[in-house]
Amino acid sequence: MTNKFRTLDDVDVKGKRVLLRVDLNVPMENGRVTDATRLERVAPTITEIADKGGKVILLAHFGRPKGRDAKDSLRAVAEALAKVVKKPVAFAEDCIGEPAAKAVADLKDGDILCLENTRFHKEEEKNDPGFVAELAKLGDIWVNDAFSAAHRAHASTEGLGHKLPAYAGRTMQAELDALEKALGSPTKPVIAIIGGAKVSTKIDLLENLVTKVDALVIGGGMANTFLHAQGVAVGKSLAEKDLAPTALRIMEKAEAANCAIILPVDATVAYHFAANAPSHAYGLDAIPTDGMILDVGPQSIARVHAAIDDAATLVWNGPLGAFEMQPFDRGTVAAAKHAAERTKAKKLISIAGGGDTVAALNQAHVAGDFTYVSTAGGAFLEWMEGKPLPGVEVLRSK
Ligand SMILES: Nc1ncnc2c1ncn2[C@@H]1O[C@H](COP(=O)(O)OP(=O)(O)OP(=O)(O)O)[C@@H](O)[C@H]1O
Ligand SMILES: O=C(O)[C@H](O)COP(=O)(O)O
Repeated sequence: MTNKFRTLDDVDVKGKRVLLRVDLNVPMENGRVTDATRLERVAPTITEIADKGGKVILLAHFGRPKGRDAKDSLRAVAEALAKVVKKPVAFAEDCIGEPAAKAVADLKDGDILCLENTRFHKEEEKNDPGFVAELAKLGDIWVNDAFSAAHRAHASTEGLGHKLPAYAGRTMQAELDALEKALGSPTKPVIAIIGGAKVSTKIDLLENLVTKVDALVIGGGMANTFLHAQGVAVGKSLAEKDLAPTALRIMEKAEAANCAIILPVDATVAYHFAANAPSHAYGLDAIPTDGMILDVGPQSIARVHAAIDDAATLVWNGPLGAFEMQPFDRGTVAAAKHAAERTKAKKLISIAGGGDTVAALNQAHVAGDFTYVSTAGGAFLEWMEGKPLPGVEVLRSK
């Protein structure tokens, strides 16, 4: 896929109001950013535009808010971003209307402003033309540096590309170039590790993914859904039980495509969703009805290691357990360290991506040992499937 689109090399941003779409959807705990990878990755684009005299107006979503809860505000993230870019970052209480217009009007060349969470307006995810028009009033050009949200055809990730002159940011360019290089024609056997909690938005991707990889290791809440589909009593574990038919269909498709599905064979179960909650490893036939599977068990870890040993290329999105809470990080950390060792031994090309997946690799202190770490999760998987990403397609030279 040629990445022919306009970049910052094709525009003089001096004096221009630059609507810069970035992904600031970062892991947070008690109002603090716990992994700043996504901020660090977009910092060069922000700094470049500011240093060239552009007025940087940041657009971003955060979480999946139902209303305007303070926990979903970008204010704390903007403060963290200021530390990363080592420049002041102003903040506007809304991304459209008077608060945004006034904050933009106050900007001088080289200033940086972060607008409030675009998803506080339901029109964002609807890619509502009126909302796009309101956003477009605030800028002269649109730069998309949010590869990790490029699979979303939303107002700020795609709609603006039809209203304003559109350019790719440096992170967008780097992600596409790196993924093309590593996975354009991957060395086989290729295995994927898919975990995490976003079962409903990711499970459909697996249907295609199983036709692209030789083995699919499934962990996290995703695995609980597949285990339930196979009749395993998963107790109070995170699972999308209504997606059991989808899971069974994916397993059938995998068999037809000669893709081995590697599910957990044991589990670490706790009774409370909390760090250091008492836990125990159980076989799948003995999961306590009032227990929650929070990590894969020791036998499953060994199977993941074996799958990694059989692979030449690994792609990974989604942790194998609730890694933020020890000891439920064991499966994820063990797999990450094993993949890192194989990569350092030049026996594996390892690509990982996703907001929490990157955080997990950093928690295991191995992110730097992987061949490439993408900021994207869902977008990375959809890119892998060869699906056109709306936020990328809109950048292609018209
Ligand atoms: N067994 C489990 N039970 C409950 N939560 C789990 C379990 N396994 C993983 N998780 C949770 O999954 C979350 C991460 O899933 P997610 O799919 O968002 O990954 P990601 O890397 O952030 O991908 P993306 O960038 O696409 O969001 C973590 O918060 C982790 O606690
Ligand atoms: O974390 C991500 O994968 C991106 O920020 C997209 O978030 P979403 O899955 O809530 O659209």
